[in-house]
Amino acid sequence: MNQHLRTRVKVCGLRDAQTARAVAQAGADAIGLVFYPPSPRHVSIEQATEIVASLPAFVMSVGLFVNESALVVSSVLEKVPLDLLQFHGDEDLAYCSQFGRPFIKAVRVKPDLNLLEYAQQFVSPLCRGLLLDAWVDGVPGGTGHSFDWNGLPSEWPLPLILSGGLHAGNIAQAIKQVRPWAVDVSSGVEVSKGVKDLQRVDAFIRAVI
Ligand SMILES: O=C(O)c1ccccc1N[C@@H]1O[C@H](COP(=O)(O)O)[C@@H](O)[C@H]1O
Repeated sequence: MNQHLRTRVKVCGLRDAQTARAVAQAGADAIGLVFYPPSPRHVSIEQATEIVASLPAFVMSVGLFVNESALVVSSVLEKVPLDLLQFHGDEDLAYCSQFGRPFIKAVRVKPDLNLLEYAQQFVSPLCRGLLLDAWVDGVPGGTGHSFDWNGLPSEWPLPLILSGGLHAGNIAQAIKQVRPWAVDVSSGVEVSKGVKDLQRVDAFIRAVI
């Protein structure tokens, strides 16, 4: 059960400092930087460094990786002062923990997957949350697709982060139903893939309860 006053919000897929700052000013608790080259939201180390440097205090920067080589993750970490890592592929606990940094683990929801068993294997000092996203064949995330929120467990062994096809029109219902610790949005606050719309960001954050 979600007992805090307000659900935390992460807005993912920021690509420039000005938009990132505006998203922070709109009330986001965290912004996501996509280090997954096939994504239209992918950022270079230079872009990421500039974005992170533009953030006000108490707004977290989250670096998103998908089945990336440890060497690449380490080289990003050497240059970009990220607060949290988000592993959005098939990474296991040993892989995620090797960087010695706090992380969240994403899992794409499928009917045959036991989500509680999946969550349990990540319970460890560095894992700070489990993120649920929609399963879409061949695409690891950022699809704008949601999944069926019915029948999800009401108690989780890790702080729960809900994502997948969220937008201003469905976020209040999603929070009522799932009671997550935080929500994560990308497509639902964009005009086109990788281009954020500040009015949609504002509407989304205002709709979060
Ligand atoms: O944003 C991306 O391009 C992306 C690429 C690969 C893996 C994850 C990605 N984003 C994450 O996907 C979910 C859902 O996003 P959406 O709101 O449905 O577009 C979210 O956690 C993003 O952080």
